[in-house]
Amino acid sequence: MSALNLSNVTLDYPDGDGTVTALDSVSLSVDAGEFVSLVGPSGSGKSSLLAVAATLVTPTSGLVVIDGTDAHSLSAKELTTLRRDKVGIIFQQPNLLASLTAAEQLIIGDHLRGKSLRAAAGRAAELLDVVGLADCAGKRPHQLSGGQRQRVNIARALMGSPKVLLVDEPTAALDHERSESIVRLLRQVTDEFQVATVMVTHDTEFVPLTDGVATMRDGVLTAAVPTSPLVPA
Ligand SMILES: Nc1ncnc2c1ncn2[C@@H]1O[C@H](COP(=O)(O)OP(=O)(O)OP(=O)(O)O)[C@@H](O)[C@H]1O
Repeated sequence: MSALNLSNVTLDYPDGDGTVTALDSVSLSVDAGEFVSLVGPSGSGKSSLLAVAATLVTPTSGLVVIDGTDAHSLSAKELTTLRRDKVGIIFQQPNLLASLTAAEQLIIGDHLRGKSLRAAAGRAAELLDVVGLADCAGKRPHQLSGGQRQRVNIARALMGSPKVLLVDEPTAALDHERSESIVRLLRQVTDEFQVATVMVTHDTEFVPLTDGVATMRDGVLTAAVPTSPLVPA
């Protein structure tokens, strides 16, 4: 069973008197531990696909199934719970809170989810270690580099142990070296935590670090084709 399954998803937005079709019968299936790149020109529908997969936007038609649950069958409250428990979202800009330390950025969400502070702090320490920031737990965003902030962002998205990780242009604000290390980190966490990861990217250079590349054009998705084998680190 795929962790993420989009089947014949169409998304129309109102546009003046008519509609614009952002997604046109899109089907995509991503397994646990699979890392798929999503490429395509500006305006082709990549962000729309992520928004639908994140259950933030309801498609006009088609099925969105996350870890075996059909999102359409759920009430708004159940959908919020599904999103919270199963989906991690990583945006281009980390959107960290200026006054909080790296550890606190992670802890606050889990604590709001009802976890004890102690359990959340333990998990945060574990994840900061995984992303290579064990020494930075007490630092605030302005004391971290752009790459380190993106690492905090990734660790934060993993706090709820999601099944699906949706990543929108994670390297857009980073130089080449940091970009590569971020994509390698996404590869590592995809393998280690067996999440199904979809990454929108303009950096086709790093696509070989992922398992497959799907291309979006005018709302139409071509099926993910396998990439060449991984380049060793
Ligand atoms: N909220 C909205 N209302 C109306 N039209 C929208 C909305 N969001 C996106 N669109 C339209 O849907 C189409 C797909 O947009 P989308 O943002 O998904 O593309 P994209 O590939 O992510 O682009 P980019 O790479 O520039 O972020 C475009 O024609 C866009 O103008």
